[in-house]
Amino acid sequence: MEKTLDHISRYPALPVYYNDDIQTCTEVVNACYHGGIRVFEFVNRGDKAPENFSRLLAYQKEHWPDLLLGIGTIKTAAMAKVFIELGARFIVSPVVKAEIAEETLRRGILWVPGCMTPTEISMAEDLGAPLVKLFPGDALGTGFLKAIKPLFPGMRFMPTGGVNPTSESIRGWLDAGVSAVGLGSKLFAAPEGASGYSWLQERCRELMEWVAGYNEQR
Ligand SMILES: O=C[C@H](O)COP(=O)(O)O
Repeated sequence: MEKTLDHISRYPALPVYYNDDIQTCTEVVNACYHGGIRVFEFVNRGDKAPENFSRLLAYQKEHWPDLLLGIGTIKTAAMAKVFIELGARFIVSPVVKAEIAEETLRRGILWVPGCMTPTEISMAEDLGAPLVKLFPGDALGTGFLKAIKPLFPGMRFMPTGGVNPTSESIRGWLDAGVSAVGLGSKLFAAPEGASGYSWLQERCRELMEWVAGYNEQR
């Protein structure tokens, strides 16, 4: 689990994505990977999620060898079990739930529960989560993080939900002390008239080059 946490800290921009269509999923992950993304959260938000996740994992072995592929929107232990058995490297939940903590942590899989209050963060900490998803990140903001961070000196944070994929926005979060940010709809908003995913690869490339420079200066 330490290795997973280290990899996330080294590549702290995580795309968060779902599509029913496996061809689209593959093209999207591929564009992100070639743009420098090395951690990707596919989300359990449709009937095709297990099948598509499994196909992405099969493709990953050959084409994206150093990509850490995890699954989000896991609300029950049973769901966590399904995706861990398929090969998920980490599990993200919108909620804090003991049964998911038990299922993931006993198998040595990183569990990242969603929290929006100090009470929830404290519950997640008691259940053994080393990293929490601050959700919705954009609504809570860096001011919230700065206020609550001293209460949880051992905890790592990953704001997700409405987070802007610009270097200014991510600098604000990293300077405030987060381990990573989750990037959903704003990362995937295509420019007008775009076709294919070269714009996404370029957006990720700019972002990850900026992140590498930021990491070097730390
Ligand atoms: O749980 C994660 C969200 O779906 C990602 O949120 P977003 O699309 O607002 O960035």
